[in-house]
Amino acid sequence: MQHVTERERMCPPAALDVSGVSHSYGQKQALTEVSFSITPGLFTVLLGLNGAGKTTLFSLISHLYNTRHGSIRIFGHDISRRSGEALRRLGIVFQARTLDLDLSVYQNLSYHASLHGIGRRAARVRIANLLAQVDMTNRLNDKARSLSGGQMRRIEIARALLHRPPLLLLDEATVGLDIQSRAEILAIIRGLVATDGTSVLWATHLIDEVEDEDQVVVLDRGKVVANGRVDDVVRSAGAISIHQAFAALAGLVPVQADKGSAI
Ligand SMILES: Nc1ncnc2c1ncn2[C@@H]1O[C@H](COP(=O)(O)OP(=O)(O)OP(=O)(O)O)[C@@H](O)[C@H]1O
Repeated sequence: MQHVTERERMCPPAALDVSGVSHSYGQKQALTEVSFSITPGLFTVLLGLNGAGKTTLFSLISHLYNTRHGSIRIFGHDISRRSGEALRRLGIVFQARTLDLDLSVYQNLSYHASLHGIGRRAARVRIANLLAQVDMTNRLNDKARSLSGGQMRRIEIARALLHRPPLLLLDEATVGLDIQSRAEILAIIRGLVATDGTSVLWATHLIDEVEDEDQVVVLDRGKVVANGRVDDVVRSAGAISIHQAFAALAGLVPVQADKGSAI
């Protein structure tokens, strides 16, 4: 059982705390002193254009890369010093597709469950529940290869939730999907926040995926240029909408809001 200190009871840790994180690839500085934190149980959008540093940040949070500069904590557990405790609380859906195409949906999920030490019977129940949650029950025995892009994403989301992580990260989860699949995936994830209290960090460059009540962290060329509730970010940028605020923060000419979609 997890020991909870008096201090933690009084002041629960952030779901994710990123503090002073920098990262470079040789001479290329990808992230510079990135700091922000995510309040448990909220939907937070990490908004940034291509190349802003979203995937690099996700690679550091998931401990794919070592954090050499700064610190990252997941529910108070430092990813470098207590990586097991930290990663147990993290589910992640990467931008690149990661299902084994030659395995069935069930095989993809049960293999991942065993990596997390979930027994076969418990895994079977959990897989059935999660497939119902992402509306994919009828594809249990189908090869991953036979699924559409949106259906593969649903399976990747189910897989990321198998070990019941309280924090879920998704990197450009709707890229390449049609408008209906995008909306459905977003609705599934927003539903997790509303019903299960899951904390979500949703990385995207698509401004129309942001809703008024969301928290937003705007990343531009490796730096956090805005962070807070949507209305606070809009106000502090001197803008009238999040479209306009993002365009100003990223140094772009805004697109017309009624044309929707990406900047
Ligand atoms: N392996 C690498 N080697 C060198 N530079 C890299 C590498 N990976 C990323 N970069 C650079 O680091 C910066 C941040 O890239 P990153 O992929 O993190 O951004 P992103 O916001 O995820 O963009 P996208 O949405 O296009 O994936 C970019 O300038 C990119 O060219």
